[in-house]
Amino acid sequence: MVSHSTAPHGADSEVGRLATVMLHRPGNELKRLTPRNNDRLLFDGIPWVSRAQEEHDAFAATLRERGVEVLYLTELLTETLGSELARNHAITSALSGLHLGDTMRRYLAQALRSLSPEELTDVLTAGIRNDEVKGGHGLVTSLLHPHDFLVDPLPNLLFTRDSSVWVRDRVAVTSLAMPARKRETQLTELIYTEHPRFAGTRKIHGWHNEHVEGGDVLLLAPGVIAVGVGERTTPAGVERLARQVFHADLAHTVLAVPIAQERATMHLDTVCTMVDVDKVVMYPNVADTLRAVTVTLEDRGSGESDLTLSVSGSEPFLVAAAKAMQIDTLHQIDTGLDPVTAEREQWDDGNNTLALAPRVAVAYERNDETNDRLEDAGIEVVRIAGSELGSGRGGPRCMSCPISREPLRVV
Ligand SMILES: NC(=O)NCCC[C@H](N)C(=O)O
Repeated sequence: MVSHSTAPHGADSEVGRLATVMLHRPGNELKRLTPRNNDRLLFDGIPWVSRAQEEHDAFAATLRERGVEVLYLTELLTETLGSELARNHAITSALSGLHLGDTMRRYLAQALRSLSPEELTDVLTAGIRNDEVKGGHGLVTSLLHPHDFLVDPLPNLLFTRDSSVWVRDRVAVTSLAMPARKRETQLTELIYTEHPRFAGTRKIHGWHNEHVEGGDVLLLAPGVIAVGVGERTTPAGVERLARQVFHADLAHTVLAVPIAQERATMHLDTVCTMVDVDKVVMYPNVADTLRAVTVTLEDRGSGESDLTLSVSGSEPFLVAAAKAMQIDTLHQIDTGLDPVTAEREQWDDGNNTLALAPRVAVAYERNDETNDRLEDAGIEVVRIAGSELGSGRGGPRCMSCPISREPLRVV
C-alpha cells in the first residue's frame, strides 16, 4: 500500500506548501495513439513514450526532493480494485454506455472479472482493441476494423488536475466535457469512494450534464474560487459548482471567467496560474481582456437549488479577483513578452505552472522567456523537461492534482 502522509487531505489555495499530489505516470494508454486517432484522443502528436516516462519520472523526483508525497493514480486504482465490490463496479461502469452489442458486452463482463487488479487497471486505462479479445466474436467484431477500440484508451489521464479537484477538505469528482475523457472520472470516483486512504472523504457531486473540469478551477485564496468558462466548463457547470461550494460553506465568492473556446485556451490554467499569494503569471495576450463575473450568496435556502445567488456585472479579472480576495492588487508578473513569443510560450504551457509554495513554481524548461521573467520577479522556477509530455497540451499544473496543501492564512 502507498504510505500515508500525516498531512490532512485538502487545499484552500493554489500556493500553500504542497504536501501530497496525485500524478499519473504515462503508460500503455499512450502507446495506443496513432495518426488516425490522436486528434480524437486530444493529443497533438504521437509522443515518444519511453522519453515521456523519463520526463515524468524526473518531474515526480523533483517533487519528492522538495518534500512532496507523490501518489500515483494507477497504484491507487490497483489497490482499490483489490476489493471485489470495486472490481464489479469498475467493470459495470466501464462497459455501460459503450456501443458494444450484447454479445461482446456479456463476454467482456465475464472476461474482465477474471483479471487481476493490475491487469484490470491496465485494461481500464489502456483500453481494449477489437483484435485483442479472445471471445465474444459476432456481428460487432466482424464489422469493426481489427484495430478499432472496443474500450477507448485514456491517454489524458496524464492530466490528473482535470478529473478531480479538492476544495478545502472535499473532493469534487468533476464532469469532463470531451467524449475522449468522460471515462476518467469513473476511475477517480472509484478511488475516492473505495480506497481506504480516502475513507470518509466528503465529495462534491451532482453534475448531470453541467460540465466542470479541474483545469478551470483556481483556488485564488481561502474562500475565493475562479472558474474558467469556455471549451470545457459550461455556464451551468459553474453555477452548479457555486451552489455546491456556497451550500457547504467552502467559499464565499466564485468568479466566473469567460475564456475563448479554443484549444489553446481550453482551461483557465492554460492562460493563468498563481505563483504567490498575490501574484499570477498570465498570458499577456489575454491580460487586458480577461474579465470576471462575481457570484456570491444572497440568500440561503434549504438546499443547494434553493440558494439565491447574487451575480455582478463583469469586471476586469484582476480587479474582481483582488476585491474578492480582499487585497489591494492581484499582481500579474510582467513578462513583457512580444505577442509572438507570448503566443509560442503559451501554447507550450508557459503559464501553466505548479506552485510548490509561495514564490516557488514548477515550469517547463522550454519556455525560456517566461521563466526568466518569473525569476526576475523573485519567483524560484523549478524547471522540468516536457518535450514529450507537452504533446498532450498540458503543463506541470495540468499534470498534478494537489491532494494536500498547507492551509494559507487569509490575507
Ligand atoms: N488543465 C489542463 O489544461 N489540462 C490539459 C488537458 C489536455 C488534454 N489533452 C485535453 O485536451 O483535455
